[in-house]
Amino acid sequence: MPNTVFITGATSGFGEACARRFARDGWNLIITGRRQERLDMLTEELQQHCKVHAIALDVRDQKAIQTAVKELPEPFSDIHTLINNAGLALGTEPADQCDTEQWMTMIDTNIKGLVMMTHALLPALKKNNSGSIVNIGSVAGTWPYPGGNVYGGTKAFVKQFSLSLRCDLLGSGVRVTNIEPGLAETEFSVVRFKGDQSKANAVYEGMQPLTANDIADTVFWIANRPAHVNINNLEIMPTQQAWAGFAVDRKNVTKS
Ligand SMILES: NC(=O)C1=CN([C@@H]2O[C@H](COP(=O)(O)OP(=O)(O)OC[C@H]3O[C@@H](n4cnc5c(N)ncnc54)[C@H](OP(=O)(O)O)[C@@H]3O)[C@@H](O)[C@H]2O)C=CC1
Ligand SMILES: O=CCS(=O)(=O)O
Repeated sequence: MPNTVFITGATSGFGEACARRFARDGWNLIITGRRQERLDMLTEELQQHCKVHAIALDVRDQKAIQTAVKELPEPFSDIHTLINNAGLALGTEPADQCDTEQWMTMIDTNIKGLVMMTHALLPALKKNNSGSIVNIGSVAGTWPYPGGNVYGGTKAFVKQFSLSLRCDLLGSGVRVTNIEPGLAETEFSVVRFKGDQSKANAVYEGMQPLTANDIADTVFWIANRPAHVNINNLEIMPTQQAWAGFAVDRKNVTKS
């Protein structure tokens, strides 16, 4: 009997690539996202390889999460792996110039959506004493940068939530991993810069970023570790990405 994976944000980028990767190995897929037409296309493509259950789902809608989980048809109710992938960054303005509505959207999606999805699926994941949860964090959750403010804060939450979740699930056989990708070329930057493709392209100019498949292969590897192995945290960056060192203000004399 094939395992079943529940993927949030499967209509683009990492989530879409994960759906393809797990389908290749014959897993049953539960694919979710807000864009029904994308779910339809992916279902059409992958149902030749595996069973696919697509749900148009906004992770900010807590009632929709409950309904989606409650109404999972057989064999999709027996879930082995949850990939909490749905998420976004909006803008890179300094905090005092940010649109707080965008802050709320990031918090509602990256934090509240992830925790409510996790809570809804924990009973299913615990049933087999061998489930696994892979949370998609970010290097932004560890390493600060100008304009990272709330986005980085949401991913720092994902990291700490993942670690404490491990403590809660000790003895249940359910494993938890937080992965922290660096620059990866998906729709992420187009979303961040509100459709400005040239600004998005500039993020990856002159370097080789990670691809969605790099992350999907990593997630697949994590989900297929033996039951006695837990990958707690995994940071993965392009070889051409590193840290810039400390910024120092040498213009303004601080009055002590
Ligand atoms: N690309 C990168 O450089 C990095 C990305 N990440 C993280 O990886 C994850 C995936 O991003 P990535 O694949 O790059 O970006 P994409 O923008 O390509 O994909 C984001 C996915 O999230 C879904 N999503 C967004 N908001 C919601 C919502 N409210 N409800 C349900 N689904 C939602 C989108 O689906 P839809 O719009 O159809 O709802 C889409 O499928 C995110 O959590 C992101 O923060 C982490 C580190 C680096
Ligand atoms: O999470 C995405 C990577 S970055 O834009 O924060 O560096």
